[in-house]
Amino acid sequence: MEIFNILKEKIKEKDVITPKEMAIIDDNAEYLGVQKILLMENAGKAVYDKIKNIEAEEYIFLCGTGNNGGDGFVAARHLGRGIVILIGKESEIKTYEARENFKILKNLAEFGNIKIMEIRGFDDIEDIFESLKEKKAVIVDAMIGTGIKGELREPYRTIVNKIKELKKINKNIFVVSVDVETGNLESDLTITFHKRKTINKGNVIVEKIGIPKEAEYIVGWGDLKALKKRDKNSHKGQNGKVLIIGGSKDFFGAPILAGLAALKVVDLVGILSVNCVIDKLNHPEFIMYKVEDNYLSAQHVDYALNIAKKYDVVVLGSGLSNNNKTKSFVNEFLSKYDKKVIIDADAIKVIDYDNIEFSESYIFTPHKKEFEYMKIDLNNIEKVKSTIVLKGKYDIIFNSNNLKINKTGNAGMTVGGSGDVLAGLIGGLFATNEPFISACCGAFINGYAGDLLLKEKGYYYTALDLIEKIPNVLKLFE
Ligand SMILES: NC(=O)C1=CN([C@@H]2O[C@H](COP(=O)(O)OP(=O)(O)OC[C@H]3O[C@@H](n4cnc5c(N)ncnc54)[C@H](O)[C@@H]3O)[C@@H](O)[C@H]2O)[C@@H](O)CC1
Ligand SMILES: [K+]
Repeated sequence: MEIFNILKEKIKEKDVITPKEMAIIDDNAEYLGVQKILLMENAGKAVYDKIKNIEAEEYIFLCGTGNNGGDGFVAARHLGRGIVILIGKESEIKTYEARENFKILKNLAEFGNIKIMEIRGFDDIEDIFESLKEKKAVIVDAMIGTGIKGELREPYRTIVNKIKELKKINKNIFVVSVDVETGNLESDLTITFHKRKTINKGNVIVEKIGIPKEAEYIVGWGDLKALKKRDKNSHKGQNGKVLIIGGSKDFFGAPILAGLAALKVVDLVGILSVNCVIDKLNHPEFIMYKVEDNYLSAQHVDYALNIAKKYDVVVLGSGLSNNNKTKSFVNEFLSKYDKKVIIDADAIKVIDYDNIEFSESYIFTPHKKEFEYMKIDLNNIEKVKSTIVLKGKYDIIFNSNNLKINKTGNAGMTVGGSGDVLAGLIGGLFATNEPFISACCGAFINGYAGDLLLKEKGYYYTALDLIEKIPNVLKLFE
């Protein structure tokens, strides 16, 4: 924790975050035990606290089927009056929290102060908009929040345009957006939660809703959910290609473990290694590339570069050995290769750190001892664009702009090969994702696999067991 605390001082906290970052924080607050329904209550109450002071003849809550809509339901309940318009059907409400809050509204609606409508399109509310032309009204935009994906679809697009038209005709319409403005709606006020979002514009206030600061730092299932999803129509190779470069006369199992781990998340894995490794390999899943030597060395760099260009990511280091030959291989390879690389194990030890640039395309996976080789000056962290996974009881994942801590894993993970599994797994994720999230998720999944095994087998599990558990973890948080 000491390094984590130092880094916390050095790495600037973000004041404004992307919707995607916020969605991760929300989910990780839940991972820490803060229930979403509680956050929704606080969010809806924060909206109510602002609208209750706006005098109006009518309050309209336009609610989507996600949690943004849920915030709208809560705000309407606190206000105790108004028309709640669900864009869609009750059965289409996506989450438990929003559904529960909708049910409460239905119970209240029987008393007559709150009116509920489920609509298909703008036609269903045309007469309401007609009547609003003459009224002093508040429109609460709880249509879409941080869950927005792509261009705004119908009927949202039409509804947003109609609100804009209405505002032009009637200056007594006050639009309050919940969390973010839906589409290109120009709201009079946006009440955003926890932190300002990059897509917020206009008059924005930030309200705290009980998300602890720690949710910004912990790696949790929020990170996993934010990984790129496999496209169901994708072709072979589109879900990533990883090349493992490692192995030597001394260690032949390491690159295989890395390769097997990567194979759980990508389409293709190649292994480039020396003859004593490749000749022993009996894995039909791998594409193999052999050099006739005991160790990789500078003379193999051109061959490696030629192969690496067919892949998305190189995982460099597993079982490589630490000697002058591998040193020349690693340094020359890195000086000539500018795509994504996971740098692990012996590769970390042999790098000439006086001549390396910590570029964004590298992810280093050192344990404490290997980290010392890297000679990183924590006071000069802004130069470190590479992502570093400092493995330990708690893994610390950081680069110049980001910092997180992962707490999954247990003492059983000291078993030989678990580091190779992690490097391969991160390599696999990195093929189709950004470096920081790949590193965070790799550490989380690997540790979580270990935690599942601890329950099943105690500490008596192996690196191969870890690999077999990777799909279970991924499936759990799909
Ligand atoms: N996740 C949490 O822990 C919390 C979330 N909160 C609220 O929940 C929001 C995020 O909720 P969700 O993740 O459920 O997502 P949203 O409610 O923001 O949006 C998801 C809905 O919008 C639809 N949608 C997405 N993109 C669309 C497009 N381009 N055109 C048309 N429809 C589109 C989806 O089909 C889905 O029904 C936040 O902005 C915030 O308001 C709050 O309740 C506080 C707690
Ligand atoms: K909104």
